[in-house]
Amino acid sequence: MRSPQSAKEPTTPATGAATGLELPELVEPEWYRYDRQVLHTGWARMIGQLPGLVGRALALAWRASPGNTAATLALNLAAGVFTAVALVATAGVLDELFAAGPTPDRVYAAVPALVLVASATVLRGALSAAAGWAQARLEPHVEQAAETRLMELATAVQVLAFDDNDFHDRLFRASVRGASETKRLVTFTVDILTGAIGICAAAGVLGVLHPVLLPLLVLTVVPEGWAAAHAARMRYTWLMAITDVRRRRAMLDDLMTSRNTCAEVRSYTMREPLLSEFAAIAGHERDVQLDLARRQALVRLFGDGASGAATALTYLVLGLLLVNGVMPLAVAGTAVLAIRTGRSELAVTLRAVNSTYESGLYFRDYLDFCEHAQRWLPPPPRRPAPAGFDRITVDDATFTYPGKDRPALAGVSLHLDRGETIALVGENGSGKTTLSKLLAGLYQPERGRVRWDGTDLAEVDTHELRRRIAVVAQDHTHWPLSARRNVTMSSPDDERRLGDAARLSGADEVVAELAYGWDTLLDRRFAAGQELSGGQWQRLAAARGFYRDAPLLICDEPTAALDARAEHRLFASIHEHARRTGSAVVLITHRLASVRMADRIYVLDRGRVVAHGTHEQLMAAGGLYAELYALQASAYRSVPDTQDDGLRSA
Ligand SMILES: Nc1ncnc2c1ncn2[C@@H]1O[C@H](COP(=O)(O)OP(=O)(O)OP(=O)(O)O)[C@@H](O)[C@H]1O
Repeated sequence: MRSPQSAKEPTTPATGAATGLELPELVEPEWYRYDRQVLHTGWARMIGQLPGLVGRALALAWRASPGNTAATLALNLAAGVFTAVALVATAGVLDELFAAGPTPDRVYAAVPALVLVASATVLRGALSAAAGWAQARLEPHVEQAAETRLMELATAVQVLAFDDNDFHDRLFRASVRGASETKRLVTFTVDILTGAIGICAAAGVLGVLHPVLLPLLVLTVVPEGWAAAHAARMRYTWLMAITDVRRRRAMLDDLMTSRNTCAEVRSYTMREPLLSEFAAIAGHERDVQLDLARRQALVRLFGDGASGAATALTYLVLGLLLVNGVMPLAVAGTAVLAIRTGRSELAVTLRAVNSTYESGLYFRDYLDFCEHAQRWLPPPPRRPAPAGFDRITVDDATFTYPGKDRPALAGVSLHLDRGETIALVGENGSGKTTLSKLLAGLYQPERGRVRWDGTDLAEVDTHELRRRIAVVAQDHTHWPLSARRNVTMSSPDDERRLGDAARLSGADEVVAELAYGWDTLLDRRFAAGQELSGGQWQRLAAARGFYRDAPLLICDEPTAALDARAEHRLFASIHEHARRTGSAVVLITHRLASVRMADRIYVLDRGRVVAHGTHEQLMAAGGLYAELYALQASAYRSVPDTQDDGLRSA
């Protein structure tokens, strides 16, 4: 188990000894990197990076909500000014109270200054409350702006970006904490600014009262600030050490409470070992927390002691100044107030600096992702997408996935005419799905071209193009939407088309069984939601393809989960759909009996088209296709042969 090292931090308990559930070392999560960085970064470096971070956070806040940003800053500034006014007025009150003369006269003389103190205090309170309100209004704006930007980019980048590990990693980091940290960063930034205004107010007042008081303020706050920061860092280290234990516990939680595992937990009597393991880990976490509480108490004791000693020293110096007549009593009284104000503002500021630095690391991830994602955006289109085609041509296309040495497709050429059905066949990993994604405009070949008549798809508006292509994907999505929306998707509702698509795909039988028909929500997380079987989902996915009514329909393994009757019906429907609508169909399947009807069959092997022709031509040629077909056919023939033998012997 890895965790940020400190000599006394707790380790993960030796798990699995009694239960046999030996959980190996966990993969180090991304955020550990930053947590460790925070722990080992000195104050000087943190403060050095502050201006840049504060500037970027304020720029983001300004873009998200200029009104609330301006209000937050202005109201905090005004509250700081009234803090200074109250302090100066207090000096006036004390001045009058400690002046010579009868007590009633001195009190009367102090009244105007007292009124000023009271007014400044009320105003400062009101302004602080208003500033808090403006800040509370600003935070959701910032959070929304950051998250919306992230989603906009994640949905706009090319599909290929999701095959790139580096992009994935950046997106993960930005979405897990990056976007949410922006709100916290803005809050901490405002805390720093507010604290700085408070410190300036206290320091200004002290400077005016007596020049020796400024160093006294520093003397008072430095030990306390150091102690506060040290205590916070200790807490942080210990929380990090517990994090690993918590992750293990969360894994066990999930195993014991998830719907996916509930059957096997019972079938394989895993309850006892899981509970024992849970008890061991939870017990360790409890002990660590108790130890943390004890150490925190010690640190606080030390912090409070250091603060008390520093304050005592300050008062001693103040006393000496008084005794020696260097400072009048009234000034000393005000100085005590100003020192207290300055000290609490400084403690807040130090904590905010620490938190700003930490949030800033995640915020930088967010900014990095936003910048990096720009490289994955599709290039601006040079022409509109064609409405249809007479012929689709793939010319010598080569395509390599990011990070791969070998191309998934190498020099592939084919053509497909309007109203035709072609089939792509080949063994696992031969490149069929990749080729279908090139045809769907989801990937661009790195060499070669895909054209609709004379138009190169690399130049067209891909968003527009995709409206003209229907894809029944191998790994189709189970959308947490109604059955209707699972078929119509982003197209407008059309009952006639929905009925046709459902009939062709067999989805009509699925919907007939649903409690609310087409309006049934297909996700058990909703109160009235229902779940479908794999084959039922596949029928809906096929209906989705038919409903789109596009000139090109791509079906990638559309029957893998279907029963024999539904499979037969779907293949017949695909041909009927092509005949009726004039759409071109690209069919990918391992069920070779179903591709006999195709106008042309392309056989792929390791990213190359090794043969093409009709079923009869390919069988006559005797290559890979004939071999695979014969293998499948023999599997079907063996049963009747045996039965025949049995009948014969009887
Ligand atoms: N997202 C990806 N990133 C990297 N390599 C990939 C990715 N998807 C597929 N590949 C690789 O590209 C090659 C072609 O894969 P593809 O999915 O196109 O094959 P296929 O013929 O559709 O296979 P199957 O019949 O198993 O569905 C394989 O070597 C595969 O490992």
